[in-house]
Amino acid sequence: MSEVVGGREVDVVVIGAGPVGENLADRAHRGGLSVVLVERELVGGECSYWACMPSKALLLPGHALAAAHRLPGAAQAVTGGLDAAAVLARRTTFTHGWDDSSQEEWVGSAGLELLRGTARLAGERRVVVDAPDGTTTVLTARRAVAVCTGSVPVLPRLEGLPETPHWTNREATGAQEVPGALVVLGGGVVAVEMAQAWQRLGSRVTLLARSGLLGGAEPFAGELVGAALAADGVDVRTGTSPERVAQRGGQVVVTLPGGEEVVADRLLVATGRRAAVDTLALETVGLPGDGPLEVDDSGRVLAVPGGWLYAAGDVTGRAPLTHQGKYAARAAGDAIAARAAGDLGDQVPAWSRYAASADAAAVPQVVFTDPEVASVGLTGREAGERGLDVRVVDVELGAVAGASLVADGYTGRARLVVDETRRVVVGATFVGQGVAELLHSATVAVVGEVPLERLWHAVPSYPTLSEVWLRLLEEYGL
Ligand SMILES: Cc1cc2nc3c(=O)[nH]c(=O)nc-3n(C[C@H](O)[C@H](O)[C@H](O)COP(=O)(O)OP(=O)(O)OC[C@H]3O[C@@H](n4cnc5c(N)ncnc54)[C@H](O)[C@@H]3O)c2cc1C
Ligand SMILES: NC(=O)c1ccc[n+]([C@@H]2O[C@H](COP(=O)([O-])OP(=O)(O)OC[C@H]3O[C@@H](n4cnc5c(N)ncnc54)[C@H](O)[C@@H]3O)[C@@H](O)[C@H]2O)c1
Repeated sequence: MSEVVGGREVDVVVIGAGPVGENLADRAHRGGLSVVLVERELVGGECSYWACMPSKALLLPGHALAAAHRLPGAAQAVTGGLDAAAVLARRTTFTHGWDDSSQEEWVGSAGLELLRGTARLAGERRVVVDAPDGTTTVLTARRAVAVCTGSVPVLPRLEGLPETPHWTNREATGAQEVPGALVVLGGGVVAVEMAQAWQRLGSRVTLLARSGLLGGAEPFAGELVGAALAADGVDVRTGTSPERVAQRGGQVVVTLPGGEEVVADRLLVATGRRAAVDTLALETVGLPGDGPLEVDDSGRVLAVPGGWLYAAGDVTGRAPLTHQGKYAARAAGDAIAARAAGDLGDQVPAWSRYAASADAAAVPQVVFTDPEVASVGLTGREAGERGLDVRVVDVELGAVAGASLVADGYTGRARLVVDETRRVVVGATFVGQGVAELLHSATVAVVGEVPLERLWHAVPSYPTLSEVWLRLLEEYGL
């Protein structure tokens, strides 16, 4: 590649206008810096158009219907099934019809300059942007370049897959009609959420997971979600890896070990994601081309000298969730501005506004299946692996008065992971209907390192689901 010289100067160049890039750019600008934000597709990123928002829009009507069926009195009033066309239409309103003009307006109103095109690095502080109209812009960043390019799906090595039409998260969240039959490959978050969404919308779904479901979570989470999927009618096959896939007469044929064939209209491949770095020309700044970009807690890319290259969000591989990426973006944007003003040195104090310290201790996540899985911090196994003196406390959620009011036959479980040496909560998992909104209480307890004896005085209201906190602390022995 020929050497790129010169270029228009700006304080900060942010590559990628997903939720993370937008937040980082905004914070740096609020700190007094001029910012150019570069985007090659839609401003708002994967989350707004093909991930968080449309997937939840597809799931929640089914959950509302199931919740009504669990509530005698309301159940009798519900006589029909989901209106799939209405669900898909509402999903499309959440993606603004895959039109980013409202987000573009926000970028302008926030005082940021938007440059449409594909950005690549061209040596220290230099970014080249190739626009769709064939023009090229060269930018030189006085203070920092921040890479916020997100992630792309990983496709497994599977015979026949490259030649067989398949969905990734984009088609799974953007489809305009309900497939008659759908095979989902994978057992992670995308797989379980999309399997349930499409089954409840009328598809016959088969889920093929090579091990269990939701591998990173407490084991009971995957077990309860698997049971719920099966109760919905999903054919859940764990411990199964297909031998090959093929297209036959407009359908997809998945061949399992032993020769059994699963035939479907669509195949969704949901086998994980990797850092989106392919077009970034990372080698021009001395980095390997395959990512992820490893950063310190202020977002500085560790392997690049001079401290000018930052990264945040999925591309760093730290905590691939919108809220956690935005948190890292706030820290990095503030750190860039503070360093430009001479107010911050190389080291960032842990738990200061310039450090994404929670990434290592308290990442909250909700899996929006029915039942929901809401977790934060360490699982029991992870706490043990870190050498903590662990005690795990479990409670059945159905025994909590608030839960029994929400649904007849409420099924769910809660777990606290306690560090016995410090007598603080280092992890929590709730599985059940409506537990997502419980999660922030646990996040506050973990981040605040609230001693159990003090947590005892946080009295949950009666009769709410939050009373599970009281049951957990009683079970612990308080
Ligand atoms: C199906 C699904 C559901 C999900 N649901 C949730 C959820 O409910 N909650 C949650 O917290 N997380 C969820 N996630 C994860 C979430 O979508 C990501 O963590 C989040 O989008 C990461 O934000 P980001 O800004 O880092 O990356 P992205 O959102 O991927 O944005 C990156 C942007 O960079 C642009 N870009 C890339 N390369 C270049 C380049 N060279 N030049 C210019 N622009 C470039 C891309 O076009 C994109 O717009 C979900 C993910 C999936 C797949
Ligand atoms: N509600 C949410 O917060 C939410 C929703 C969806 C996605 N996300 C995030 O998006 C990211 C991507 O999700 P995902 O579900 O694609 O990834 P994941 O890492 O959660 O799950 C990947 C799954 O694919 C399986 N797998 C991997 N390679 C395979 C192979 N070769 N053959 C068969 N199976 C294979 C794994 O065993 C695992 O079950 C995750 O980090 C997730 O946290 C979050």
